[in-house]
Amino acid sequence: MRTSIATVCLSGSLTEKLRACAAAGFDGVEIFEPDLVAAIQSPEEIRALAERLGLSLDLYQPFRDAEGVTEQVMATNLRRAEAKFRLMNRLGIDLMLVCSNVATASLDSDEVSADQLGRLSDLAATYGIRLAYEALAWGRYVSDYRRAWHIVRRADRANLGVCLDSFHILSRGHDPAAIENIPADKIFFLQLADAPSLSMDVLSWSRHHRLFPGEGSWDLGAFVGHVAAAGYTGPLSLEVFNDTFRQTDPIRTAAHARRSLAWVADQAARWLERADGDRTGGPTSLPRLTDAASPTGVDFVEIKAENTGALEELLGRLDFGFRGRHRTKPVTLWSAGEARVILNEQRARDQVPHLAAVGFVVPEAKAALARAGELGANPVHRRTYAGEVELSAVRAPDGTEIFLDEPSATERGWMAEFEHGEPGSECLITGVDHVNLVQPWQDFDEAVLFYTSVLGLTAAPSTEVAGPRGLVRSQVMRTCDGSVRLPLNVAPAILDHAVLPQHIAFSCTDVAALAERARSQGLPFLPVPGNYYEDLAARYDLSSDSIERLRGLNLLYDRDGSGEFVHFYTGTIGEVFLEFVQRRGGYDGYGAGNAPVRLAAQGG
Ligand SMILES: O=C(O)c1ccc(O)c(O)c1
Ligand SMILES: [Mg+2]
Repeated sequence: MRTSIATVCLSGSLTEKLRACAAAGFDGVEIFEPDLVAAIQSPEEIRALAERLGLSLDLYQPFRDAEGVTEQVMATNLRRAEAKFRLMNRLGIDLMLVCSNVATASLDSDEVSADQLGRLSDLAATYGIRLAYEALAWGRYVSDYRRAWHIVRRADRANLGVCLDSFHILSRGHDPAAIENIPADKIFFLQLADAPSLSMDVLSWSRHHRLFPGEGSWDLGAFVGHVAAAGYTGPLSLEVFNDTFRQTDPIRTAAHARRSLAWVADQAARWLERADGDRTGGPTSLPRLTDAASPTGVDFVEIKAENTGALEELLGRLDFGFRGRHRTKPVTLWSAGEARVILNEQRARDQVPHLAAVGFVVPEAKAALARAGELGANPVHRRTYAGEVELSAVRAPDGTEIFLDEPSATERGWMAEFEHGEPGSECLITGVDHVNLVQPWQDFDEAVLFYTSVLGLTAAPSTEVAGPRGLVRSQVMRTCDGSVRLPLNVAPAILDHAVLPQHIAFSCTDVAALAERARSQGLPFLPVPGNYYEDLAARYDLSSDSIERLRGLNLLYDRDGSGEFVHFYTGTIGEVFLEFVQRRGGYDGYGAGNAPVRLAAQGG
């Protein structure tokens, strides 16, 4: 599989973009014309740089408003195109993308468009150039790839084919299955983009909100599967117009983009291997990733700080027991039920308490790590001493260390390294319900792809909750069975993300009893305003006794068609706080309706 990316996806100058693409391991690039026009290097210098970097220049784009025009406009179009063909010869690019006409089309006729594209192709042929005709979703007359193919077939030139772009096809809700009716040698290029489902005009959606495959709502695996089933073997290229990626480090964005192609190729291969309807299934030439089962639970969470004293006190008031101090490191282990919290003061000078790592239980750690490596995840190096269990981890986009541990059925190997702890006892806490990771705005999409591709988590529909300083976007990444739940929260761009603390939520069998016990121990709860309880009484048919009991213990309450949710929060220590939750019946949410109260109380 050849991989490619349009330079429009990245931030920086054209030479910075080319270097980033090469560093990320792309085979080639699409040159986006405005990037070339703004470059201070000559076309020959750009060509030479690409060659030195080992990048092929796969496509020059876009040529706009070519067809469906009057003869007068056509004459100027041919002249305009000829200048581009000469430029492309200097760049050494032999494929040009021709977009369906948006601005100057005045003739809604396949016959006219085919004739004009045919003449453009004949001129291109004299320069050794091929044309890939792409239906833009907002094309004046041609906005459907099936019509673009119809016109290409009618023009019947060897150097004229179609360019398929997943955005234009899926944004219009067009069925990609008909791609399989296009002969492979007529699919000249393939551009991939995912997108969130939004209701807005398609042009703005395309120009600002495209995402890399795996980050939006579309099934790009099936899309690529249809194209591969048609017999296409050309490059898989990314074309993602996105305001965030245009502003952030191109080296990092290119690496993240490359991960999305590794993931989507694997998804497409899986799709093709499954027999379905007329498709027989079977092996494909698309590269597969190592299969790795999703995590089955959270093994531990680790909080790092120069001084973990306040956290020890907090955990002690909340049913957690001290399970020992590490043999060789300034690290302690606390647990309650299946919830394990590691407090780490190692190399944490000047650091306030923050969530540093999450350990996941995976059925096969070796496979999970191999897969993470294939997806370009950065390994974490932690010093271990002789005789200690070596745990392996990769770094999530926001810097959180993700440990992948395969505990033996009886004892977690690493726990034996903690000494002089108290034995565990009966308690109200059962385990980790969810871990809420606050994302800097520029890391959010990359994080969705990371957890989707590396851990096999699924993105639930995203929601927005009102904070005192803007909307906070919340996207839960989870396993199907809910054994692992990671709500990702994105702070409004104006806030430093550190203003929004991270939190760990623990599940318990009786949250009211836990709160009562914690209160008698002097736990600092997050205060909940009286107005909240009045509103609760208005929203739900709860007895005044129930409301008073909730109020007395700073408990929050939510309910949906399938069950109830009762929870409370501790005050924040450094950049973390804790939540304790009780799910009743089939309640599967996170009390989103209560989040504004929580955010306001935290001031973030
Ligand atoms: O937004 C555009 O104009 C534009 C240009 C070229 C493309 O390939 C495309 O998909 C969109
Ligand atoms: Mg396109």
